[in-house]
Amino acid sequence: MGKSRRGRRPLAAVRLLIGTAIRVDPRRALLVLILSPLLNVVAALQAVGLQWMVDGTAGHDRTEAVRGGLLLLVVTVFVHQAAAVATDVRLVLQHRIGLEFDRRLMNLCSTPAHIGHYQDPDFLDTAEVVRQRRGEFGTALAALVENANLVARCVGALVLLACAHPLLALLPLTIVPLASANRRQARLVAAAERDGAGADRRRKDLFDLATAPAPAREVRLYRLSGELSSRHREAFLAASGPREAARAKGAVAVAAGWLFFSGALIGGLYLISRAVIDGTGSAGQAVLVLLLSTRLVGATTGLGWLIGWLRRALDTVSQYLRLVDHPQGDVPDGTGRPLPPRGDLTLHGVSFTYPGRTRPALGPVDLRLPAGATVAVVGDNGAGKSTLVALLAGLQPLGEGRVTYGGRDLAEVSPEVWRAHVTACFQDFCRFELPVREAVGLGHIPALDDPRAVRRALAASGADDVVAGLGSGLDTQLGRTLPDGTDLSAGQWQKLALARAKMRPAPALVLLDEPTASLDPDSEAALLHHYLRTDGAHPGTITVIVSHRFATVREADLVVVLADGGIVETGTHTELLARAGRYATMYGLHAKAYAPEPVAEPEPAPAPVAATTPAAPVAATAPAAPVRAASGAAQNGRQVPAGVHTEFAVDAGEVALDRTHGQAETVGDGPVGQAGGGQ
Ligand SMILES: Nc1ncnc2c1ncn2[C@@H]1O[C@H](COP(=O)(O)OP(=O)(O)OP(=O)(O)O)[C@@H](O)[C@H]1O
Repeated sequence: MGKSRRGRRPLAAVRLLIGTAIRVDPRRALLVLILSPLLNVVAALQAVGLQWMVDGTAGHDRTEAVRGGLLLLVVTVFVHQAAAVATDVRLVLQHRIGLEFDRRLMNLCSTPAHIGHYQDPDFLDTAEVVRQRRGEFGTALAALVENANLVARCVGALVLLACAHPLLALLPLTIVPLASANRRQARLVAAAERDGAGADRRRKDLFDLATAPAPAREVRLYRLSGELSSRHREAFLAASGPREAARAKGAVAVAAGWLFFSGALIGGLYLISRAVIDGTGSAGQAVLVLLLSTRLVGATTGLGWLIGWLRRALDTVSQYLRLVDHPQGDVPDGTGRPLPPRGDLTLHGVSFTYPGRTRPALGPVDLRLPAGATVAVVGDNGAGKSTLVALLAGLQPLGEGRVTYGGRDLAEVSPEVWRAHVTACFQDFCRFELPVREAVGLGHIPALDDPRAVRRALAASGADDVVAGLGSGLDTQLGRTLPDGTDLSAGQWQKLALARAKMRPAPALVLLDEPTASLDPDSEAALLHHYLRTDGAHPGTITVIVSHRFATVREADLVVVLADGGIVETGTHTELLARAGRYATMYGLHAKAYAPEPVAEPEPAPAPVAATTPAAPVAATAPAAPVRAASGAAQNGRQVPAGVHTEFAVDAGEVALDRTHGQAETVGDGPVGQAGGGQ
């Protein structure tokens, strides 16, 4: 990811940082970038003022002494005041830069046409580093300025020391080995941090698991607290061990750098002392050298930290540039002919392989979803259903093949343009912690503030009962983490997600991935009624439902059966049952699970002691009938006990018929179990 940038990355980071500062606040940026280093050059004049004062005093030259005193005073006051202003200005600028990078990061993650980058571990690791360090973008400018100040201080000292003694001009240069040792150490640490990003991500996930409300129940139930703690510690050590080792590895060179600089400093002081003793130098010069040397030592003491800070800041910006460089693939620009108002959606030899995988998760598949059809997609876990949904939504780039809508190749249409015609309720839908109206209205931003549109969507998805139970109706704030927030049940959240998917008017494609997973049977039935059957307003809309619940599936116009990423069967529910293939097997197993328990024949009622009319023969010859008549529902002439999902109680019988090729003439209570048993 972005390896070509590696060589010029620090420079690119500096350019980006300065460019961003100038873009967000040009006046402040120029003030900070120019004023601060300038002040550090000017500050060196304090030493000159002191030199004049000392020489004036020693030589009984009042004018020189006063001149020196005035210079010292003016420079000191100016430098202090201007430095305070520069710091205030810089703080404001830092905030603005931080905000700007936040905005760019949000865009970078949320605006790419596809979501493939979230499956790339390299992207995820880099994004994690950037997320963790995102507060450093603003202070990166401060790091840059402080390092520039250091250079300015050294340049000022170099000029003045050269005036005192030519050889002393070399003194500031003796910092160079120390600076480069510090730089190397910071580079080693940054590399170790990058290598440990995966472990850091794991540590953060484990921390979230132990502290977030959602996993709290399982954490307690399975007594995971200790396990999570020890894994958290392991992840910490895995990340911090190499970091510490890198720091230690760089420390030897840093110590050698210090030794060299200290030796040079002592040599410099010896030179000027000898000049004073020889009478070739003045006492004022000795004071000047002493003062500048002290400053250099002060600057050098913070050198490691300053360079480390700059290095890290630039590395953070470079990581951001790696994210920017992450390949997005070729995406059409969205210009060209508009999409037809309705049409078939057709997959031609489409396949998709996740990054790092060798086998395609889907395909190659050929499939035609007719305009206006309701299509159910079924298959075992991992069969490729959600992958198909993501491809249909244009969220993943196709590996191979093409998808056409109304004959138009979607490769010529930007994913954003296509997605404007798509609406969806995903398996892992969002729980937007917002007022209900917005949590639903987000499904179609132009209607966000239109309560009528929101109410229509709620009614159309059978979710109006959720709002009816909330104190402030549409204005109810959702979210358990907010002080005035109301939490919902999983099913209620799902209903709102379904309502959100109803906001967009006249979509070309509706994608529902496990839309009823959290719903009770009544709500599921209502959803089907509202969502599928009353969709007449948009006759061209294709609705794709991924579901493991066959009561949902059987309603579809077309059923697509996926297995191991391939389509193994397509047809209507009835056709597929008749084919007695994979679908019929799955359906039969499902029906068996929902089948009513065989009803035990009741014991003949003991004859009442006082009875004069014998009732026993009726009970003995037809024991079950009265029980079912009282508690069950009649369907197709068959009796189903109350509380049993009638669809499956009946259809298990259908399967029994299909699988035995009509041999079973009657499908009463017994064959339901037999149908499953025959699979
Ligand atoms: N982000 C990913 N990276 C790598 N492989 C993935 C990723 N997501 C899914 N897969 C793999 O792709 C295959 C299809 O997954 P998919 O989620 O489409 O299945 P599914 O039919 O929707 O399953 P389920 O019924 O469990 O939701 C699986 O083998 C899965 O392991």
